[in-house]
Amino acid sequence: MEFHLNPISIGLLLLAILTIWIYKRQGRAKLPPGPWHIPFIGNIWELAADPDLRRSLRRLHKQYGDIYRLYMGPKLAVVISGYEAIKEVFVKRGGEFSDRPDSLLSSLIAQNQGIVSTSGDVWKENRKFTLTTLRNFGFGKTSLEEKIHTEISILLSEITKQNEEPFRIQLLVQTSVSNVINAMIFGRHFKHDDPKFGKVMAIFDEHFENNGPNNVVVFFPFLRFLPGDMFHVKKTLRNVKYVEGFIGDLIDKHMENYDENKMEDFIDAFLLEIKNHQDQKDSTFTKKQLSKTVLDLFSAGTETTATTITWALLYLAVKQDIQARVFYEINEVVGTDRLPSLQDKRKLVYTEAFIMEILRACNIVTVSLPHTCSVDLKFRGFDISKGTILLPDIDSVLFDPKIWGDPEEFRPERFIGEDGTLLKPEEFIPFFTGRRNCVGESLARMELDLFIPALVQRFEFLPPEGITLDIKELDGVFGITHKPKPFEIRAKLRNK
Ligand code: HEM
Repeated sequence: MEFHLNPISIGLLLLAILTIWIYKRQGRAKLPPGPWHIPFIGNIWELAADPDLRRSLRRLHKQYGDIYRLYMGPKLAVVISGYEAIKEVFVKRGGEFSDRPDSLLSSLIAQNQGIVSTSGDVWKENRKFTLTTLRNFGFGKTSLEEKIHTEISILLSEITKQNEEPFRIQLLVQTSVSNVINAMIFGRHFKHDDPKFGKVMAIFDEHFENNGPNNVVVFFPFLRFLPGDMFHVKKTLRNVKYVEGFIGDLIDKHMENYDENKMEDFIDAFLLEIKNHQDQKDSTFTKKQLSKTVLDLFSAGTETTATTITWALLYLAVKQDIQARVFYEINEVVGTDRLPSLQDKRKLVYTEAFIMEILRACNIVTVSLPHTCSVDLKFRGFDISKGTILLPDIDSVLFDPKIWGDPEEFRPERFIGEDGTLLKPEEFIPFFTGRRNCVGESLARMELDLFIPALVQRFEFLPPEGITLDIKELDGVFGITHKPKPFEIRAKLRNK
């Protein structure tokens, strides 16, 4: 048989050599256990085949234990499950496991800028600056309460306009929640009917839905060159361009009106930092970094908390007994003449327990954002080579029967101790843990503690007449966040 050296045979030969090299390399390394995989295809079907990501994770965890490997296309990923393993890797050895892996979307969208997708000094410097600056503008402080109350009042009147008819509450909540972080970054509020802002909100929705850990294009970047846009990459890039244009206009306006003696928001503070570092050749404080950081805060600060509140309203509409108990407590502690405040939080034990149970049961970040290590490491006797993708399985902690007893049950009481006070189990990690934990946790908690009681105080949430809302049926959009499918509810004014 003649063997011609054409591009196809050269390609096949290289593929064979690479396969043998990979297997030999793996033969020497002690990898965690995991399912059988096809070279270059990997175990892609293990996470992508089932629309319910949790089911796949639970099956694999049961079969392979707390640490197992999966090949995401040609890339090796190690899933870390269970509280003890997560604590060991991301808290005790957080210094070694806090980088972000390279991925198609992070290189196309973030371009090694911002907070969410960066590693090393760029990430450290930017995260520290962001946390300090946002704290100065009210993060986690009661001074922010007033701004949140303003947004809540607008949301309450927008809901009242629905005249107790069935409506989709998601967009209204998203706009109001977004306006809280907008006040801190842009120093301004956007109207509910602002078309440009509405488009940004729709883009966030689409982006968070399309780009979760089970989007196969992340592992097979060449797929984006296929005709059409099956994997939404072109759409994602168009969307990012639109949002960056929106942010860019706002940054330009800040630059036009810049006054060093009047630091009013995050953009002003970042512009000052750019000025202070202008003589430093390799400074990470650049206009591009500002734009990407704002994109991270604006998108993460909108979508996550809005999704959590949307889940809460769905559960309240379905579980009327729980809603009645939450309302009873709010009525007892706050009454109806003023909005619930952070001062009330201590006394609103059942309401707080309800919010914690929403964060646990709805677990909007099923698998935390991927981490990696920048050098070869060993963990529990396994070799974790530089660049391996580490996937923290938050679901395995928030649904661990050894911790919660009956994790499948929606039961706010699990967070209330025998003495009637709120319990704060260390395994409660919806915002993750360690050095890379959520930057916005204190803001998100303030928003949940103020928005949810205010909504229940004013309205009784009900399913549309003649319709049964089924949580199991509505559960199941797994992207970057875990969302309910679109649904309608009615909001009935309590005191007319
Ligand atoms: C209920 C609401 C929220 C939940 C459940 C949540 C959850 C999370 C989780 C699980 C991570 C990944 C941590 C990791 O990489 O290991 C994260 C990261 C992050 N979150 Fe949140 N988040 C919420 C709200 C917010 C808000 C309001 C902001 C806005 C400031 C925000 C900004 C960020 C940022 C910037 C990161 C990246 C941190 C880093 O890479 O260093 N999040 N969040």
